[in-house]
Amino acid sequence: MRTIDWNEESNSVVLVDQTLLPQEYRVIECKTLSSLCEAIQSLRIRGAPALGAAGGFGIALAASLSSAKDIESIMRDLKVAAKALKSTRPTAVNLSWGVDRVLNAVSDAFDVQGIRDIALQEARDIAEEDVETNKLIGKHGAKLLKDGDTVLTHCNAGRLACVDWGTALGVVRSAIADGKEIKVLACETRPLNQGSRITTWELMQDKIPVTLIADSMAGWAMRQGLVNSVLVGADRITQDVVFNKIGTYTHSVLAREHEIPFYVAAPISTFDFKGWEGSIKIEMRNPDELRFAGCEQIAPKDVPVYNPAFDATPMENVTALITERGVFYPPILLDEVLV
Ligand SMILES: CSC[C@H]1O[C@H](OP(=O)(O)O)[C@H](O)[C@@H]1O
Repeated sequence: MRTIDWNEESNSVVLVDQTLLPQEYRVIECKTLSSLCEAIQSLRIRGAPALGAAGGFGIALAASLSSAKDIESIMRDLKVAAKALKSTRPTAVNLSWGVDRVLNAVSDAFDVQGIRDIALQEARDIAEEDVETNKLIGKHGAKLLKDGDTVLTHCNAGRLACVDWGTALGVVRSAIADGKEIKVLACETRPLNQGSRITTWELMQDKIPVTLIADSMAGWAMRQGLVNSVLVGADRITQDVVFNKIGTYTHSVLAREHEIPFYVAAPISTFDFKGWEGSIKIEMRNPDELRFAGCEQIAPKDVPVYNPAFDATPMENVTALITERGVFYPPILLDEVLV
């Protein structure tokens, strides 16, 4: 089962509910746009490339559900759906990229059914391409890892952050497929613990050696010589910074201090050629994500909380950007990546 897909029988979006991992692996169906938007906002589906596919399938779902009888009416419905999908999570560029790619694809349709068919096909193409893209990212990135390396990861940039294979963990998978022994030091990634809940689960499923550490242990692990490189995903890459899960910037500063390579693995669809650090909204999430661990209260209910979901790592802290088009060494001109 891929992380997200289309169910032909029920004309719905099916996805792995990642909020239940590692205790339960459950596939849920989103038959309405509101249920898909809730799934995105609650991180049942999460990860930049997976959000790109969710954006595309969201437009296909809206087209399938629309009762419009003419092109003007269904396009109005799709624009409302696009706004709702984009408003769920602002930082990862892939979500709006997936929505806009399907909206653009349907603009040439001749009738309502044509719009429905093209929307679904384009959404499926996004999903298929993501898997191929990740395999290419893996192929290029694997060359940067040496046999016996230990890679420190943050959050989850594996197959559950994508349609399949993964970006950062895709590089690990590809290096292992090339015959290299690679170990992973997975940071738990407070407050939602994508690392301890999802990355460790995903790697243990594949029998890839993984050790869990608290985020605060990363620096000491580097100083102890336990880390050969840091390898993370990305939610948006601009000319000057890499937006990724909160805590990534800290790892980049520590890696620089310890002269450890800091690699970012991401598809070209994560590049934002118009943005820069100050122009992108950082998603601020519910303060209770820090006051509670699951149902257990771990802080005073009324303690003020600062809970940004992402940070921005300056390009000067990045050793290399690993994409499906090859490895790029900053400083780069973003249009180098496009050619
Ligand atoms: C392969 S990109 C994954 C990227 O997305 C994660 O954020 P979230 O779990 O909030 O969707 C995190 O930033 C990962 O690096």
